[in-house]
Amino acid sequence: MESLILLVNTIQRACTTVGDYGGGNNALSSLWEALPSVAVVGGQSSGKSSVLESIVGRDFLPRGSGIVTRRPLVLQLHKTENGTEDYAEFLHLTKKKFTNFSLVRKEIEDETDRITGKNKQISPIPIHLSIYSPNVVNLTLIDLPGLTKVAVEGQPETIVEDIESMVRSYVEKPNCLILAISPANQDIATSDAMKLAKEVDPTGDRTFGVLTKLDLMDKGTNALDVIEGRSYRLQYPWVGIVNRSQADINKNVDMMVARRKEREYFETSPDYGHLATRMGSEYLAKLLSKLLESVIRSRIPSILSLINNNIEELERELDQLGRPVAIDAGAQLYTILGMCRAFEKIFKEHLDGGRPGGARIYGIFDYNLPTAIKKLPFDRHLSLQSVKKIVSESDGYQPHLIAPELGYRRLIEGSLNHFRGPAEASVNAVHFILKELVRKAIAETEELKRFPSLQIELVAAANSSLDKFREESMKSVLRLVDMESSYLTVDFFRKLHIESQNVSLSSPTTDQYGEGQFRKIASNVASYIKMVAETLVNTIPKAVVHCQVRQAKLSLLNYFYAQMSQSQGKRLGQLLDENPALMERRVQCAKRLELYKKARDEIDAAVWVR
Ligand SMILES: Nc1nc2c(ncn2[C@@H]2O[C@H](COP(=O)(O)OP(=O)(O)OP(=O)(O)O)[C@@H](O)[C@H]2O)c(=O)[nH]1
Repeated sequence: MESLILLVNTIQRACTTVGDYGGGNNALSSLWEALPSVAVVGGQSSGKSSVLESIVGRDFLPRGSGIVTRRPLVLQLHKTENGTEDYAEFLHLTKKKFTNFSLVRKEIEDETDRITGKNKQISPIPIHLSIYSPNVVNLTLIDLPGLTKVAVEGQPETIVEDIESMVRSYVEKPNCLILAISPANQDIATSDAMKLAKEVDPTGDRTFGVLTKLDLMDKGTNALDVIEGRSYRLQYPWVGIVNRSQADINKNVDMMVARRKEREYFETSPDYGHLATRMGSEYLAKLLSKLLESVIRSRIPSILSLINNNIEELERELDQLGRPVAIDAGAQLYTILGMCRAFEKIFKEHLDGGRPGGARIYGIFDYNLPTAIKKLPFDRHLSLQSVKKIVSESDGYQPHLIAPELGYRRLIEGSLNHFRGPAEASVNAVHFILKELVRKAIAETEELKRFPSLQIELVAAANSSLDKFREESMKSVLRLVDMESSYLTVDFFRKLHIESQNVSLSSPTTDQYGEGQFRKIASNVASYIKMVAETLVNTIPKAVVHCQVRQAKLSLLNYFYAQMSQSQGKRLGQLLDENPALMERRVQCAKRLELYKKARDEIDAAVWVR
């Protein structure tokens, strides 16, 4: 019977330890919010602290003017064997047992200030206090700051609204039972606690109404209309309470005495005598304990499914976040090389067709190069006027006797120079595509996402290799063009010579130096250039692929690997410096995953035992 509340206590403490105290202030889902709890809500001087101390049977809460409770206090009560001594423990001081409860009060004040600072701010980070006593029941209550307080000197103006939103962040949760404390000597309609409860729990399914200060009601009046549910219907019965008056507190009336006085009050009351067995703080505690137990039991299945879903989610995220970076240089080098290989694999897939990219290089050879060559201004270079000019300049004072050999050479060489442009353009176009594929492959390498420095280094190393490959490729393609000038294809001219002889035999009147001859020369050179173009349009791609594409596939990172093998731990560590936010995220995920797994095991064990 008692294990489920203790179980939730354990999980709640674990949640706070990993920074999960609900409120959705964390990008990670909250287990805390799924755990049933009892939030104690009350307005100024409603008697909230007195109710809690009556339930515990100890004087332990800070008192004073203004807003005293500034952090949620998770009060976990553990019933111990009769005759055992009461003691208290704080989650933030696990090694320390408190038997002097005035020191408990002091520690609550000090721990409150430790987080909120002396400027009396509030904080959603709860204080966990466990009290072990034979005079309590197993029950967990969350004491929240009082509503509608007046800020005192030094407290920010917004503190009243801040408190309301903090309290609301607890009571609006469907798993939260609301212990609404209202003083009987005020009109229930003005109760801050009931106003808020009505807003977040309009049907009153999870609101537990408590009326304090019954003894302070005007003589001749009573609170039976409220307590018997006539003026404010709730699913659970109202409970009336008579706490210690301020005079009793000042006289340090013992809590056990106060409880006895409270019992006598109800037993002898003409108004409430018939309800005596269902009135008072002890009855309230037992009722809340049973209620909390049954709510927890009913929520176990949904809590377990939430935990299992979150475990799956967190394991998935941790997979993506990857393992923490190793410390030793060997493991770091291994990690770096693994990521480099992953990057190279993706880069090659872009080239070989697994991913888009290689087709664009083919497009340079199949379309851009031939088109650029076709657009070369050979017509202008081989115009009649240009041919005449070049041939006559080449002949000098002695006109050529048979064929203008020198003129031909100059016309051809002049034309061949035009091929340099498209050749260079092909090399640069492929270089641009390869650099783009490097960027794409880096971005697509999942493992690299964690390491911005390594990404930068890899891009720099790859681009520097591509620059070297481009230089080599540029030399090769320009050599191809220059080779065409260095040695003209003799067969072409032999064939031309034979053809021209046949023509002159058939038409002996051809004028050696007339326009017709120059046109013929222009056409011969154009045919030769066409032949060279057909050669280059095939050989340039071969040189470009050999020097740039193939090298990129085979040795893009060779220089980087050589550098890495010489690097020391410090350098390797720098490359693996993860994005700090991402490292923190991994730590948070790992802590949260451990919490959920522990919680799952605890719940399984508790449910199994039952
Ligand atoms: N006579 C009598 N006095 C009570 C009762 N409950 C609380 N008081 C007194 O009312 C005053 C406020 O009680 P607290 O328990 O401090 O109420 P609180 O809501 O915690 O008030 P804050 O200090 O504003 O948080 C104290 O002087 C108590 O002694 C009660 O049932 N009967």
